[in-house]
Amino acid sequence: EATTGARQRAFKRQHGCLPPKRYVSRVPILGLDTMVKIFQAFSQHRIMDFWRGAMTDQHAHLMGFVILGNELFLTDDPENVKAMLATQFSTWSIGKQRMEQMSEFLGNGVFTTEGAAWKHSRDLIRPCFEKSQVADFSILEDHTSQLISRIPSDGSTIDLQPLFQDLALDIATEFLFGRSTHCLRPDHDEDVKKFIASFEYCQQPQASDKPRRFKTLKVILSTFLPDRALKKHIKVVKDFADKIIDSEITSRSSTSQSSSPPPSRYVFLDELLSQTTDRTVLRSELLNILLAARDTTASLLSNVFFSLSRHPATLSRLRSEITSQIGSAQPTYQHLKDLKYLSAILKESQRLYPIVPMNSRQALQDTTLPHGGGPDGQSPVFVPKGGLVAYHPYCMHRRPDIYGPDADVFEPSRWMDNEHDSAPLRPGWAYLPFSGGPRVCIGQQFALTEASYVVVRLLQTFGEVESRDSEPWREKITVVCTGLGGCKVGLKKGSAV
Ligand code: HEM
Repeated sequence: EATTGARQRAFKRQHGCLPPKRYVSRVPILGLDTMVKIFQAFSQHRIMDFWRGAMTDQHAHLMGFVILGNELFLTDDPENVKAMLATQFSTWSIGKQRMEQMSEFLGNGVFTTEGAAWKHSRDLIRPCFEKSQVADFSILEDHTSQLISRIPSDGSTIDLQPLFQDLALDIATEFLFGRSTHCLRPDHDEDVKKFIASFEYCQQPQASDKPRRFKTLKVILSTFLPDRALKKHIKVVKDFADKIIDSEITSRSSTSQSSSPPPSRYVFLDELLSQTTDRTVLRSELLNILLAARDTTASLLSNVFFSLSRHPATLSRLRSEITSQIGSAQPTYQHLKDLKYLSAILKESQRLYPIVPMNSRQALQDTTLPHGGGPDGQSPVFVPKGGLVAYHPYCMHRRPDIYGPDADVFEPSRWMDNEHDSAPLRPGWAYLPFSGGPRVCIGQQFALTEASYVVVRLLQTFGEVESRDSEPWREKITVVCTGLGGCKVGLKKGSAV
């Protein structure tokens, strides 16, 4: 019988694979110096540019990194990403590490499973995202007006980022569970506060934006040492979700006894309850979606206002679009669809600041990626079973050969027909804010509708949006990526619209 090595050599020959370019470590095989550089870049909030620099330095769109004897791959080649996410979907796992780490606090749900279990979850939640549900604007209106009441209108400085997080949580919980956390209300529950703190902790225990001594060392240690506080926080998260579920089960049974008509609005939890009353299943699906829904949409809004406050011409063109198409009316679904420039702004924000800037997949069997092998990078590359491939929307979205020499510049008009020098942008797999293939973000429409609605309402209310922060945008990576400095602005009431 052939040895693993002989089998792999034959496989490589058969598929015409050539070796990829490799990151050069001063300590080959172990790659300890590379590890330190990675941890340093991470704790200094510049890991994205570290990866990007590593690839551009070698003119590579796929690279091998050898760390502790294992080879990891890094790619910003759209064809490779398409292979993993779509054309060879069943060959790639979301990775043992993600499933283990995330399911510890989220349980098994759509985000943390694969294969048949994932398909079951995905089928279960799909109806929730149908267009008719997304277009229920009363929820958006209620919570957005609550948000507006929390923003000072005299131009004093406010960081919108935490408010957007509260908003996204309030909207997501109402949409998914039929009741809101109402954390934008000044008198909201202590339980809600505790839940939020614990939910945040569980997502990335080592993340902190406070300057700390020995930060790199602490990040390294926290990767290897057990975290006792984590257990406590997981319990807070689970108890909070169970409480909502239990009270929904109780109110459901009392509703059916009193034979009142079922609520007309689709509530995710109600729908789930008609299929299972297993608390663990209910809680897991609930938390999986909550994780996917909250910080993502909040980061998008925060990044959009960050950019709008620094690009007065963009802001003013957006205001004109809103004035001419909606005026001061409450936006409808059709209105939002017609706001082409707003849509270009949301796209451009996600191009430069993708909320999931890097992700990874793990090979379930010996396989290949189409590009990255050989000196010109045009040959396939061999990836052994268990091989980990990180793919980087952040780097793809800033490739000058795809987006032009101004790839680093915020320029929404590049997404408008007939406005940019080159042909209209159709980047395909080179633009991936919501991922692609069977696991494409199921909440994409929901997120874009919510974000558009909030932008319009805020600009209809506030005539002035001024940046109060001169720092450049820097990454803060938890499960998602958001701006480290938040979104500090001064807003003034008045109809500039
Ligand atoms: C701007 C906002 C959002 C962005 C950028 C975003 C991005 C993404 C990305 C990149 C993935 C793929 C992750 C992977 O495969 O590893 C994903 C998956 C997912 N998203 Fe979103 N998302 C956003 C908002 C939402 C919202 C609002 C919801 C729900 C209300 C949602 C629900 C989900 C779910 C359930 C998955 C898992 C899908 C699956 O694995 O089958 N997302 N999202």
